[in-house]
Amino acid sequence: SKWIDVTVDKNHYSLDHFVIPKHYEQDLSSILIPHGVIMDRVQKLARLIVDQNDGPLGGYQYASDLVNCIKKLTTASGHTVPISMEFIRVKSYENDQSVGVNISLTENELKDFEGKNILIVEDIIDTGKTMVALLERLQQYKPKTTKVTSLLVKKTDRSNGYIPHYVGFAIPDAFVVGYALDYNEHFRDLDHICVISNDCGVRAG
Ligand SMILES: Oc1ncnc2c1N=NC2
Ligand SMILES: [Mg+2]
Repeated sequence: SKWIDVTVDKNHYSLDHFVIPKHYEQDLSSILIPHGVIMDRVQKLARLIVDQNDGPLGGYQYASDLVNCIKKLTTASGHTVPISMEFIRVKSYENDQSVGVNISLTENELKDFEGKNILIVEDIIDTGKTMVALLERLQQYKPKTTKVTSLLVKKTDRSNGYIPHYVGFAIPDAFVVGYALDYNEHFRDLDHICVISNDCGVRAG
């Protein structure tokens, strides 16, 4: 299938089997996806993206690892893929009429998307609400193509059903941290994607 399906019972590794920063040991219950597996999957996603896009191509850990892989690859016709990156912050807001997004780009930067091939790189898709609102907003600027890749997609009934073009792993509806996924800015320096332990006071999902 198009992504690696991860379930807690099938895919969790004991914390004893990998290196975990000491200061996080009490906060984690298991490792869901070890860093090495993430990196190998990112390499495959880069290969798929390069094979399926001929033009130039934007979560910072996944984004930077993905771009580093893409830079090493050439297309079937032997060309490298020129890439310019914009790190954007997107906040979705909801009022009674619609869901909108605030994008941390100026109008001029957005106008620059016209005629371009856009690749949106996300670390995790949860409800899909923000991504759908962002895609609608970006259409106003007439990009040539808009594709989305997300390292993780959560299997949750809160989802609006949105599925990106390139997905790394489909994960259970649990709160995960690591590989730049944070909980209140913690865990950004954790390489593996882990399930947070219950006594860490996080509501699941
Ligand atoms: O599991 C998660 N972990 C970190 N950040 C987010 C998550 N789901 N939506 C945002
Ligand atoms: Mg994100």
